[in-house]
Amino acid sequence: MMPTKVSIFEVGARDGLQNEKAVTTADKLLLIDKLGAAGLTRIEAGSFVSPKWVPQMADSAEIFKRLNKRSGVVYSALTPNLKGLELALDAGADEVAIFGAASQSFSQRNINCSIEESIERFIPVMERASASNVRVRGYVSCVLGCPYEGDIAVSEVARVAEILYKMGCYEISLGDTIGVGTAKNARNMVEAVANKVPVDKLALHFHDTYGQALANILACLETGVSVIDSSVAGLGGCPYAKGASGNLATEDLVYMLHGLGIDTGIELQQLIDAGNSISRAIGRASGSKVALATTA
Ligand SMILES: CC(C)(COP(=O)([O-])OP(=O)([O-])OC[C@H]1O[C@@H](n2cnc3c(N)ncnc32)[C@H](O)[C@@H]1OP(=O)([O-])[O-])[C@@H](O)C(=O)NCCC(=O)NCCSC(=O)C[C@@](C)(O)CC(=O)[O-]
Repeated sequence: MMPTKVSIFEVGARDGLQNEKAVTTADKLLLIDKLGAAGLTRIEAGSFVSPKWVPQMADSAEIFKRLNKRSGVVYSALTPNLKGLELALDAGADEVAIFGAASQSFSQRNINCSIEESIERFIPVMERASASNVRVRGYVSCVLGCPYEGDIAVSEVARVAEILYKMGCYEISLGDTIGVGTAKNARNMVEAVANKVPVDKLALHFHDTYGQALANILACLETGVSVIDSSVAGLGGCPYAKGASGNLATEDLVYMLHGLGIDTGIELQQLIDAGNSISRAIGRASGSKVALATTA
């Protein structure tokens, strides 16, 4: 049954901007503020990863220290290891996320270790976050395909998702990192994972590289999932997945959900303004069809 309410987890300022060169800290802060003003209550604002690996996120501490914290909004950060977690806590992140993968090759290229080694690294992150009363989200990348290995077994996706959930992640976000999934296999994958992790603890994180993300989300909403990650203006991609385009644009997601009578708490026009403003700042057309249509 379709949910009546969907919680949108906005990843544009992190997943989106990690792939954009030369975005100023001021532009990032303005974007994050506009997203909060548009009604987003879950905003991923940066990541505490090696600046040698992802220089675009090197100003994350400054972002967290300077952002205009709105009441009722949770500002979160990616933290691949204990060092990242400590930096995130120090900068005042409300919530953090560990990120693993269902593909060994992607894990190696993205975080420089195997899936098993990543789980070992996550244990002290979970312990330290729990001691600080900070919630941890878990990502699984490559749930519908890997840029290096091709097809990924759904059993492997379910296995990694279950490990992260049992470690204490409050929610598991299932990433179609390269956007290759189609509606039927996306739904099958979510159903397989839901046998191991309660469906109300799952989120969808679908990149739109092949233009399938909205269709895939619609198919998966029928399984009962009610948390969706998206990126304003369709910003982004993953630096370790060549050719991956951005996540589904939040504007397009909100338009579809409102059309279905599903509540998001988001004011669409303000969201479009936020997306158009960052698109202007990075000198590109918005990746949202809804923004392009309404701004034409
Ligand atoms: C994970 C590491 C750090 C391992 O990298 P490593 O080289 O194996 O780590 P290390 O522990 O050997 O440390 C090497 C150097 O990095 C530093 N370092 C170590 N950790 C940190 C840290 N947390 N923050 C800042 N600096 C750090 C550390 O201090 C040291 O500095 P040096 O002594 O050489 O000057 C590295 O591989 C990395 O940063 N990878 C980047 C991963 C990334 O950000 N990928 C993009 C995000 S994931 C994604 O987009 C997918 C997702 C989530 O959206 C879902 C989907 O769509 O699928």
